[in-house]
Amino acid sequence: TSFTEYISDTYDHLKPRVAETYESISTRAAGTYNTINTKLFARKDSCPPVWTSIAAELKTMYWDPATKQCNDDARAAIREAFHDCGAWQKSNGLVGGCDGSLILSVGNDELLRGENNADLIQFSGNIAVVTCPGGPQIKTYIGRRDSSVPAPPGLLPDVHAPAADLYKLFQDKGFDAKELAALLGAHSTSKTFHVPEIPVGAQQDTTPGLWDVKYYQDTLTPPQGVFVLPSDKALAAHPEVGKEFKGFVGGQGKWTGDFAKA
Ligand code: HEM
Repeated sequence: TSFTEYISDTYDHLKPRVAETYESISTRAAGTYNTINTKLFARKDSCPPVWTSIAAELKTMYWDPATKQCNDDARAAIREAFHDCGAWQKSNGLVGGCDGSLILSVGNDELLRGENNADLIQFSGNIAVVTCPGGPQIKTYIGRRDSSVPAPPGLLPDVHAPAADLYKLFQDKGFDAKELAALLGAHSTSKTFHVPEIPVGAQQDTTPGLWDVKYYQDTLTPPQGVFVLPSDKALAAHPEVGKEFKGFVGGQGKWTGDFAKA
């Protein structure tokens, strides 16, 4: 993955308000460092730690104290973060991506669920992941500019598409087979409400409130009460993606690391 792809969602409009962004970019972006550096400035000490308070509030929202697991709002936030970014492909260049356009896309194939800021959508997804027991910490880059137009349709994955088409769709977004297999593991926390052949509210692994690798084994051999998405079934059997998919069975540490990287 090139540097441009790596931060494709922020590159065009780096308005970093957070010193962390500066540090990460300066260490990772050897080639492009000089050009970008001129646009950056460190966060002032006088800035209030807004993201820390937002994180605390979100963690409360995503946590179910009764079960000590993450809840439906957490699942929704994880999916939203994917959908806001997911309507992007390499050929779109430095336009679109994680730009908050999710909230503009009524009637489009992104979802409308109520948040209102590109950074907040990504931050919420990452907080939801770490709130689910077992979930890794994922660094959130800050400084996206909200889009004023919806993302183009047709760039999010169709649950009934053949595996080869889904793999191509993700390759066009810059992901390889291992990264796609790692990302699919988010279905460890998922429930299904809108897939006609699956009962409403059905789960995709035995532990939808935990961020664990049960999903991989449960997709390959579904136990009673687990309903596999047709796309997951197809990708698990795809020669390249399936090989990586099987590689995550029983590998909690490997998966969480690879998910966070992807
Ligand atoms: C081939 C790619 C993918 C397809 C076809 C797909 C499809 C779906 C479908 C059909 C649902 C159920 C929605 C419903 O009926 O309400 C779902 C749920 C979900 N997906 Fe995916 N997905 C894909 C990749 C991803 C990725 C990459 C992520 C995140 C990194 C993700 C996160 C989630 C989450 C968290 C849910 C649960 C949402 C909830 O319970 O409210 N999915 N996905």
